[in-house]
Amino acid sequence: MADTPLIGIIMGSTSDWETMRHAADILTQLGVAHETKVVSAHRTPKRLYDYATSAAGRGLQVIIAGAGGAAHLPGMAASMTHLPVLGVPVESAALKGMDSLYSIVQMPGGIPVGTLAIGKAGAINAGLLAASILALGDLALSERLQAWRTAQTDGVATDPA
Ligand SMILES: Nc1c(C(=O)O)ncn1[C@@H]1O[C@H](COP(=O)(O)O)[C@@H](O)[C@H]1O
Repeated sequence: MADTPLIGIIMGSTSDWETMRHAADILTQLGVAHETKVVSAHRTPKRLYDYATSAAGRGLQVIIAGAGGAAHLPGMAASMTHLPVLGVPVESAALKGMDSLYSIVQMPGGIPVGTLAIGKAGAINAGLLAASILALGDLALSERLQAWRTAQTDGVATDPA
């Protein structure tokens, strides 16, 4: 996307992309400039430090962070930026994402991470929530978001089959 990114989507591994692409898809649908990066608190700590400490200065307004297993990425990102951080627990093979969820949601008071549902639904909702945060100060985006929600409502069938 050519515009300066307003939302950063980071994830612990390329293996998380299958989940996190749904956040990116939503933002693309809503016309919100965003970037996607692989950043790991465990495997690339300096990359995370550089990313989180430079995020606000680069113009990002919200960070979406997805990780699985011992998912320290969202919390560590939140510890190094005042931007809102939305955490997506990626579904792990061993524990079905319960490990990811507990790792992300139980932050100590003072460093919030807005934690979404495990997996695809969480990624979709992270994208929508990030857009709605931006829409507080962007009327055109607010109207696109409301249109998206109306279209979703209109697309719900009345009959099950
Ligand atoms: N939870 C984290 C962090 C982190 O929190 O920094 N870095 C990688 N990971 C996670 O490890 C899982 C397996 O990664 P691989 O598939 O690369 O082995 C991924 O879900 C990733 O988010």
